[in-house]
Amino acid sequence: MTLVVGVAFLLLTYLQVDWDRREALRQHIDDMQNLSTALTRQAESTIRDAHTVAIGIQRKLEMSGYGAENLHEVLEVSRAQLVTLRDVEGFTVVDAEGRPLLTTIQEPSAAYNASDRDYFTFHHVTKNHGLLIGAPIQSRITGQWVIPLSLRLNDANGEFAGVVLATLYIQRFVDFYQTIDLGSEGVIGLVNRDGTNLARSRLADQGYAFSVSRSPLLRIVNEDGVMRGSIVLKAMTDDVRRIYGFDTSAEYPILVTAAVSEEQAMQPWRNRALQTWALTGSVLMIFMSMAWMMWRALGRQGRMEARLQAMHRSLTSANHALEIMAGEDALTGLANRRRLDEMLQAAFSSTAAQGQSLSFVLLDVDYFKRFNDQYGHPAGDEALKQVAAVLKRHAKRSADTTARYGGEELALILPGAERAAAMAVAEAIRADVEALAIANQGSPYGALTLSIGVASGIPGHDMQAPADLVTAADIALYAAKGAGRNRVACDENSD
Ligand SMILES: Nc1nc2c(ncn2[C@@H]2O[C@H](COP(=O)(O)OP(=O)(O)OP(=O)(O)O)[C@@H](O)[C@H]2O)c(=O)[nH]1
Repeated sequence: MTLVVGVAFLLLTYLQVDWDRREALRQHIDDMQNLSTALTRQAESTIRDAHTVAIGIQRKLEMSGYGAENLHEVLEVSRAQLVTLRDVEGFTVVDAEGRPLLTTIQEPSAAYNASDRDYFTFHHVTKNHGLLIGAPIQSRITGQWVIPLSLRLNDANGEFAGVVLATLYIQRFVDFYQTIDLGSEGVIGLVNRDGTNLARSRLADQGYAFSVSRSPLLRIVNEDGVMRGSIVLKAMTDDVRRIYGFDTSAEYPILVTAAVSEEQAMQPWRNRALQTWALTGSVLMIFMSMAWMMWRALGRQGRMEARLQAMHRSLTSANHALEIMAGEDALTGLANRRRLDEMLQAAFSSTAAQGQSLSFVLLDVDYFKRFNDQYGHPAGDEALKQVAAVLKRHAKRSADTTARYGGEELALILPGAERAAAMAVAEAIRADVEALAIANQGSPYGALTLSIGVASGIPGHDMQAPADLVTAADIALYAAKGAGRNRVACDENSD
């Protein structure tokens, strides 16, 4: 039982701790997903602002040509728009050879050439007119790390005429991401869907330019088409296991991931779990030690009871042995059955020798069971003692013996008494007991009464053994009972 309670308690604690862990994890997942959604919208908005201006430049140049006046006009308009675009480093236009046509940043050196840049090569070979978000580069004009956003420029024949380039400060993203507290191992990343890292709140060992294209996170985005979600995994960049939330842009091929270290995020839960287990452990220990103490106490009590019972048994048998040795019945003080048999044998022999009559009187309390049932056994004992006292009073001669024959049956040996005398004694005893008026509701007489059987005869003549006399008295007693109780019957008229 104790074990079952203990195991149930442990199981409940485990379920509670596990539920708490899942709740804590779910909360972190929700937080990371919401954060990544907000940051994706922010990145989208920054890119859109720069994209809008770059499209304006592209259209204007393609429509109005690459003349000096037009270039000047485009430069002025771009500069004016740049004032409100705080995250944009600037706008630059290069020709089909990669030489600068205009830039809002500052006058580039004469050697400036962008023809070796990836975005330049891309637009050169690809007719795609859309926006290209390139891998981070270090600006050749300012030395700043930037994200290049580029558009192809066509000439009037649709041939490659150069590139419009908008550059975004990576540091601005980094600064913004670092204002969000995700713990010392937390990380926010702006990533191109091809795996190119664009901006990260923590600088990875590989610097700015690295790819996470093999990340399981990108796999579920690009292969399974999950646009927003969460994942718990070990980062490829620093081997830290994190809870990631991510959201992709519907407008641009980018996504933002927000992540907290699982170890740090789950620390409060771990502390709670530790406390819960400690509490459970203490309660269990108290419970177990109480159960053990109770078990010991019960064992002690059980052993004590067994010892008492054994003592009681040996005392009872010792008393019984003493009683037999004393030849006296402990309750009534009359001779016991053993002594009765001896005395009867002795009386039988002596009266036989003298040719005298021997009478045996057997007395039985009427409805004694009902008496016990109604008044209780101790009252029954008391009543038996009173009946025995009456019996003793009527054993007037020294040879007369009074005895307890067994249970509620008493006996009287009257050596030398003939039937009539014995009957008279028996009747006197019956009358005296009735006169005691010991109430017995269970009897039709309303009082405790006796039925008495008397047997008489000359031993060796009328009977051969004491047992014959006892049997005759018993039969007479049976007749008295049958005749209605509270009466005396003798062996002569009993059959
Ligand atoms: N209190 C007490 N009762 C005893 C003692 N010895 C025997 N008895 C009870 O005496 C009753 C005898 O019941 P029965 O043999 O049915 O006889 P009865 O109820 O007297 O009915 P009849 O003899 O037919 O009138 C039993 O309930 C015994 O328990 C004793 O020493 N003390």
